[in-house]
This record gives sequence, structure tokens and C-alpha cells, in this order.
Amino acid sequence: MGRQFFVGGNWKCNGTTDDVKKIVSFLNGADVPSEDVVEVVVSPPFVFLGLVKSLLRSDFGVAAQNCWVRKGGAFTGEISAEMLVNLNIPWVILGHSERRLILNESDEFVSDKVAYALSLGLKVIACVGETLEQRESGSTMAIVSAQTKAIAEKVSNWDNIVLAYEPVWAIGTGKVATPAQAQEVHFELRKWLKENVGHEVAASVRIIYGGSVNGANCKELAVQPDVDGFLVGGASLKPEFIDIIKSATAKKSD
Ligand SMILES: O=C(CO)COP(=O)(O)O
Repeated sequence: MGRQFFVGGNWKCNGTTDDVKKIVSFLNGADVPSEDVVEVVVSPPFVFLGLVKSLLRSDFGVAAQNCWVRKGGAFTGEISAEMLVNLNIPWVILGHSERRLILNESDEFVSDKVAYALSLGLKVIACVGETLEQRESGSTMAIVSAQTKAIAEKVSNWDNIVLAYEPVWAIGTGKVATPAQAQEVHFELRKWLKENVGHEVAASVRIIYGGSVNGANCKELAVQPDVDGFLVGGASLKPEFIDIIKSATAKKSD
């Protein structure tokens, strides 16, 4: 079987041209495991996509952080999936909690985006995750399965989807989920996929964890059986991102 480990770097709304060049330079100089061990994708803000693509080593991929829900047109300020295809940007992150919560993107809107982006041949990092309130009220699985169900209802082929479990309470807070907490939700998500989508999809879809992942905590998370990689925010702007990429080897030898 063997799901290829996946490490995504979500740069969010950060950086200047100089910062971007510095990040790309430490990425390009890094000695990391080969592509059959780990797939690495970095996601700069839209305005830096071209620059990053032109400078970045060819074994690392590039992702946009969002795209418009349908065909482009009169939607001021939006970036369409067609434009990403035109620029040869292979990946897009959709449904990040910062967009769901701050910009009010509903489960349905996110799933429409996922389906549209896939229909154009883009690969999607689809994010799900519960808030602290939802976790404390015991509704973690109800929330993440509803978010996943919305996607499953509109998508028939999961080959180009990576599912990112990002508990909102762990994002940018320094409060990482324990390996057991992450494994529990990843296991349940895979079980949900098995029961509602199919065995093959459940066995092959990569479920990655995001939320305060850093160089120090990545290994113990990486070895969890249902954790297939990471979506990294803050630490993806720093050289410790390389250590996170290297945690793929901990997985390989577990
Ligand atoms: O939101 C995240 C990645 O998409 C996680 O962010 P942090 O790693 O900064 O907690």
C-alpha cells in the first residue's frame, strides 16, 4: 500500500520578496529524503507564486492558498482555478479554517471549490478541523465528518485530494495535538472514509495533520499509523521546516 508522506508549508499571509528569496534559498540548499519517501509542497501567497515557482527546486511542488469557487469572471479580488492551471500551479489549499471562520466559508462552499478545482485537474489539500468549543463539547468527529461528507458528496475521485486535519485550537497557538489525539481523529476519519466512500479510498488517501507542528514535535506525530504528513504554518517559514520534512524517514522506518 504505502501512502507517500506529504509535507506542506502554508506560508499564509506572510513575507516580502526578500523573505521569499531567503526561504527558497534554505529549501533549495537542504538535503532531504527523496521524492519516493516524501512529497513536499509549499504554499506562498498568490503574489509570490510566480517568483517561488521560478526559483524553487524542481522536486518541491507549489500550492495556492485558495481559489475561486467556479469559473473566473466578474469576481473582483478573486483568483480562479483556471489561472492556477494556466500558471502551472499544481496544488491548491481549500477550506482552511482561517477562511472557514474569518471569511465565513461554509462546508458547501468549500466542497464546491474542491469539486471545481479537481475538475480542472488541480490537486487539492482540503482542510477540516474543529474549534476548541466543539472539541470540549465532544463534537469533534461530528464536525470533521460533516466537513468531509460535504466534500464526499461532490467528489467521486479522491486520487488528487490530501485531507488535512487541522484542529483550530492547535493552529498558531503552540498547543499541538498530542500524538494520541491526532491519531484518534485520523483513524476515525479514515474509518469514516471506509464506511462512506470505500475501502480503497480510505487506504490510499493521505490524511495529514496541521496545528503547531515544529521541528521538536514532528517525529512523534509522524510515526502515528494514520498520520501521513503535515500541513505546517509558522514553522514552514523557518529552517526547521527541513527537520519536519525529514521526519518522513521516522515514518519510513517505524
Ligand atoms: O494552519 C496551519 C497550516 O495550514 C498550521 O499553522 P501553525 O503551524 O502555525 O499552527
